[in-house]
Amino acid sequence: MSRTVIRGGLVITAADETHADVLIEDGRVVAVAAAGSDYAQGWTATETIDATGKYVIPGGVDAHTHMDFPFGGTFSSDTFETGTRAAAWGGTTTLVDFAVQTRGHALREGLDQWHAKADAQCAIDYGFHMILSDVNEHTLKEMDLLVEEGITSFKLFMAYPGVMYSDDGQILRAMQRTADNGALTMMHAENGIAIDVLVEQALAAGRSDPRYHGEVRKVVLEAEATHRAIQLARVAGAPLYVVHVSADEAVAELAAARDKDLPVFGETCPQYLFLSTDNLAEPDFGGAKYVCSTPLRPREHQEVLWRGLRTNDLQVVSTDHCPFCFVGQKELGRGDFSKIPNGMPGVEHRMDLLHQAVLDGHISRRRWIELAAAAPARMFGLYPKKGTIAPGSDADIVLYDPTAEHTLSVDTHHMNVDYSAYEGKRITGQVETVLSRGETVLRRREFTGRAGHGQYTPRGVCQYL
Ligand SMILES: NC(=O)NCCC(=O)O
Ligand SMILES: [Zn+2]
Ligand SMILES: [Zn+2]
Repeated sequence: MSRTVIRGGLVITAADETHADVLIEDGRVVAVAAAGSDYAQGWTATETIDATGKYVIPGGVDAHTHMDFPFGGTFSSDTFETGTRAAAWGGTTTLVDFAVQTRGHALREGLDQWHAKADAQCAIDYGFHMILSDVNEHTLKEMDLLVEEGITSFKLFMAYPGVMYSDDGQILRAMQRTADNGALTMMHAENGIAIDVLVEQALAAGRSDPRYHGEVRKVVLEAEATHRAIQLARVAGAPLYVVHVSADEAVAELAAARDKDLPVFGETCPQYLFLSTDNLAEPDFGGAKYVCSTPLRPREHQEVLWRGLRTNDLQVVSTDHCPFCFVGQKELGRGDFSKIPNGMPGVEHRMDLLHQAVLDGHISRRRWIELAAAAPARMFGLYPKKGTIAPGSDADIVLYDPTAEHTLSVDTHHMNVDYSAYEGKRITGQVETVLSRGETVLRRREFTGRAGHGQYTPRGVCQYL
């Protein structure tokens, strides 16, 4: 039997902050007790980790990643091996990635492909959502089977006509199915039909630079789609989780729905909190690095997103990690912004950026842990196995140094992508040591993990319902 004790740190969960010692046996937390108490002093262990001066926090749960994801004729540049390793470096110990149904093919086929991509490759634990690209009678039946296998959330797209887009009828049918099988609908809420008209008009007028990606994907088209998704979910009697919320008016739609006690939830991502249309306007095609959908918005939206995170109108911060190298991938859209693969890297930086937000006064320390670990675990049926430090939980634990200073850069990150979206950003606070089910995968900033340690983790249903 392996026994590890973490002594002397400040244990922070979404509910509590206490100076406590943590006892781990065979990969699970078995006890948390006041630091230095007689009880904790009596613990014997094969390994003792000194956490004096450190935060002891649950490993992050990133509920929105795209490893090896097909988009615009290419694939996102992190594999499950490189992406989960980078996640571990950044203090994330669980991720939920999106398996993709290809049009004309079964969900099962897409899910099998994703298992094959991830199997024996991951440094940390992982689960899957399923992207529905083709809602039909067969797909709807398959959804029930997937729920039984722990795929309890399905993403639908109101954007990307002809690729992953679903029309309102398909969306309603899929939502009705989730009302019966207990799954959660995740929505990419943008009016893709209207956006495609604006794309065509922009290109015809010679507006081809990356910044036009942001201009055609208008705030009102995100807000309209968010509103429509909420109404369709009401008709279906189903819960709804809106992914990558970027716009103030979309937050207002979510807030209005929640004020009516509707089971509607929202996620935002660090790129919308820290970056803006200024980045999309960077010269020499540099804006392409920041092309993602929903798009980056003018700076004023950031304060509304932060407020939403404080008031719980937004519940989760995920990364939507979907990296494409600048050279050879983002460059596919030189001369036509609509051909720039959509997505940005970030899986490594979420915990740090949110800790910086604590220091900058946007959120509290406990809210940091809630947004990055506890809430995504609850939202996607993983709590309390993941997302907290409590007896019975997996020992997915991060020792975080709140005073270490560092600079985010392509030269030091571990993601497989040739630029950093946060190049030069100074951060106070850094992940020092990471345990995944009790195994040390990062020890004092040296990677000690291995591909294949991470296990597929079937999920239960949303725990907010
Ligand atoms: N977000 C993004 O631009 N790319 C990934 C696919 C998606 O989440 O819509
Ligand atoms: Zn999306
Ligand atoms: Zn995404």
